[in-house]
Amino acid sequence: MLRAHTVEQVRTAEAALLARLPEGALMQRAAAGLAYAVLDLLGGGYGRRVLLLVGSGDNGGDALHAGAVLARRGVQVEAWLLSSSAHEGGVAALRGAGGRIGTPGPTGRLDVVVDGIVGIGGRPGLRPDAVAALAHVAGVPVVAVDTPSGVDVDTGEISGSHVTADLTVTFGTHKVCHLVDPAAQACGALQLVDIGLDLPEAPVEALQAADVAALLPRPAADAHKYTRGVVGVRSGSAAYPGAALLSVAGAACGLAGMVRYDGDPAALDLVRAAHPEVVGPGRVQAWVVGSGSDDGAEDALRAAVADGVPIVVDADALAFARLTRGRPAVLTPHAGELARLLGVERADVEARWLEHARRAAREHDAVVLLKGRHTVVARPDGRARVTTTGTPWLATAGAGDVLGGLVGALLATGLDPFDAASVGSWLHGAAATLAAQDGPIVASDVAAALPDLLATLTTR
Ligand SMILES: NC(=O)C1=CN([C@@H]2O[C@H](COP(=O)(O)OP(=O)(O)OC[C@H]3O[C@@H](n4cnc5c(N)ncnc54)[C@H](O)[C@@H]3O)[C@@H](O)[C@H]2O)[C@@H](O)CC1
Ligand SMILES: [K+]
Repeated sequence: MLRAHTVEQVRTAEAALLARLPEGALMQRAAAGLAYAVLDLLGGGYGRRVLLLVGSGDNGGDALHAGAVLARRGVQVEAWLLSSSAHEGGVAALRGAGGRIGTPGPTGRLDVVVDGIVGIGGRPGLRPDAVAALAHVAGVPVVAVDTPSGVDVDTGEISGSHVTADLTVTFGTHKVCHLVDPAAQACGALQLVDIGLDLPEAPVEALQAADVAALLPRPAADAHKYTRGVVGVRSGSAAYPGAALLSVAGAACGLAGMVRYDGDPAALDLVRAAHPEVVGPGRVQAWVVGSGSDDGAEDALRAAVADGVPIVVDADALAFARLTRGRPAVLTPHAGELARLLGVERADVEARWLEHARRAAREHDAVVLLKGRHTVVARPDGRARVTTTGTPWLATAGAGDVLGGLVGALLATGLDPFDAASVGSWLHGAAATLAAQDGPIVASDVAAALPDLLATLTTR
């Protein structure tokens, strides 16, 4: 599991560790990890040229101490001190190792810029001197120290100018901005350096393949189709039969023991032609409702609620999400649908994904899966998981229908709504990547890739 903690949690853990370690030891650990990450990126030390952008705090101190390590490996290191003060020990260490302090201006060839302007102590946005310095080094690969300077570390919001990194080397644990968009997009690749922090439960996590494999339901030796769980699909309509097909394609990924379709008769014929194993109405352990339901969404949701089983509330059914309040449910809006649900602008949701997903989960007393590049799954108590699998090719019509069906299948097998939503979202992104192989895909390709993906995970 990849875990992300708040600045306050990191500060508390850091204070406890600082009290036990000799002065400067923690920064030395961070700086050494940073320096080796930069050396890896450079592919060596001797003759390479690295520029450090240094702010007034310990983030700049990390950069300076790492610069000293690099200079001792033969790297030509220059530092631009962007504030009136800079970490004294770091400046002395860099000078002592043969690095130099320079003045912002045009540069010759540079291999890497190290962003040590601000880290977890920074306020969002960059000062004009930092913006001007960055303009001098445009196009050079950037390694951010702990966080790309300028982003809001605890929310992932971007409200002013900021650094866009190719690699972010962070310490002790991930921070929220590493996972949550739009800041996550400014981080580039992520590398975590263990500095020995002892941290509490993380408020934000990202499942990894091993976590998904551990959570995936597997049939018991004596399983039959009913014990494995039955998922029911109430989506599609005469006007939108394709939604029924795609929801069923997601639901029929093989995780649940059986899929029932209970919707428009015209759509049922199509569903049966494409999925002969799908059966008609009857008892289920979870419902998927709303995609392409047209004006039947409210009745379909009421009927599902009356069954008392967990429900995936998608698309047209989201307008009636109040009906599932306090029941086991996963709401699956995209940003526009979440904006309507909360009565805010879509741009507000896209500026602060985590805040809005959490608010919707709290207000609707349900798990909310907010679909985006980095999907956020939030529980009513605020705990959240971010999905980091996927490909831009997944932004295609009908992909959400497949996801709804898949999450429904996971609910039917008995996973709780938070696990079902986050595992389903992870699988959906990974299946898309598998199907796309860097080329275009359609939604049914994602569903078709699920069995192969599941096979690699269940045999781990
Ligand atoms: N907390 C930890 O566990 C550890 C922290 N370390 C480093 O220490 C950093 C935190 O250091 P600090 O608390 O000194 O804070 P920072 O270095 O992140 O920034 C605070 C300083 O920047 C100034 N500042 C704030 N916003 C600014 C802005 N937008 N533009 C320019 N200047 C701004 C403040 O006046 C303050 O002097 C971490 O990000 C990490 O790099 C590591 O050395 C090791 C361990
Ligand atoms: K930084």
